Amino acid sequence: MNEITFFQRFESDIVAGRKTITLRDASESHFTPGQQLRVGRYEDDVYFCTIEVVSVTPVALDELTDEHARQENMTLPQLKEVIAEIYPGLNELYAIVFTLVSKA
Ligand SMILES: CC(=O)Nc1cc[nH]c(=O)n1
Repeated sequence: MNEITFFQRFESDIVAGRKTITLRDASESHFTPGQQLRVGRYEDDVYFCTIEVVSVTPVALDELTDEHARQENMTLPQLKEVIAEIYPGLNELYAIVFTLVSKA
């Protein structure tokens, strides 16, 4: 069973190591550093890799920086647009930094 999902459009960046962070709402803030997570695609829940959580840090939408965007393999305006689409109206986010452990 997968423990976290990502939209399919992010899969190639994650398995290539270009995306090393995910911004989530409070419902996914319970992960802990060192925890290894099976990762599936949101659309079909097909497993595609395992990641290890490095850190989970609260961050407000208006505190996001170019460094967060770099870790998402996006520009800061792109990142803010993506987050506003996924979590409309939400300001309180959690930055989950991760490393790639293995691919499917
Ligand atoms: C499925 C899902 O919520 N995926 C997300 C959400 C925020 N960031 C991200 O990389 N992926």
